[in-house]
Amino acid sequence: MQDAAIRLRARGLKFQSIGPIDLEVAAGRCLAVSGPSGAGKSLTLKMLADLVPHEGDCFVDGVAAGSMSGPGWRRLVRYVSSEPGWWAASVAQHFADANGQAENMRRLSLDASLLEAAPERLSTGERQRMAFLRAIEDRPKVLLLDEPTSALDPVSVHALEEIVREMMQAGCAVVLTSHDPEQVERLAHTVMQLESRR
Ligand SMILES: Nc1ncnc2c1ncn2[C@@H]1O[C@H](COP(=O)(O)OP(=O)(O)OP(=O)(O)O)[C@@H](O)[C@H]1O
Repeated sequence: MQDAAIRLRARGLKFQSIGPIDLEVAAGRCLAVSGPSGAGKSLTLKMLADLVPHEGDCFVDGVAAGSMSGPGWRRLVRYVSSEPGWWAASVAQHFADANGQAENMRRLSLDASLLEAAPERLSTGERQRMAFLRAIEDRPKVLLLDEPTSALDPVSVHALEEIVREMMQAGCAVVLTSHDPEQVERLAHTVMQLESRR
């Protein structure tokens, strides 16, 4: 692999007893982080997004996380939690362009009326899909997907995976955690195995 194709690079990531972790993900590729419950999969993604204090360095297209603000980094490297947080009164207020979500909402079987609803009124699966759309709205260079379909039915799982594939075709690098080995098989080009910490 040519160095130039590497979109995300991490060196020596370490949080308490997790790590050190080195990884590289090329543009358009997906790395799955696998391992038993508690092995540190979510924490690995949170280190990459600079959401927890950690040792080590991360780079996007060769530019270090340390050279920009945390929010600036997270605009490029977007963490999508399986339990997303919401802060505004309506779902629509979490988007820069709520009307622009119509097509993807249709693809994910989401009724347009959900935009005007309060986030807490949505089902768990509706919130998960809306949080995914929120994360991809401004086209991050790296998507960190933490159990992205844990609350979804098979039709929505496949629709969301299709959008992830399109993001990759457009050059996005993806890091995925999933307890579904078939999803890892479908989406990931490489797998990094974390060992049990017990
Ligand atoms: N902010 C934190 N500070 C200290 N320890 C933490 C923190 N977040 C998680 N942990 C601990 O680190 C370990 C790994 O947590 P993590 O959420 O990364 O696991 P995981 O591999 O994603 O597990 P699961 O598959 O159950 O989601 C767990 O033992 C957890 O309790």
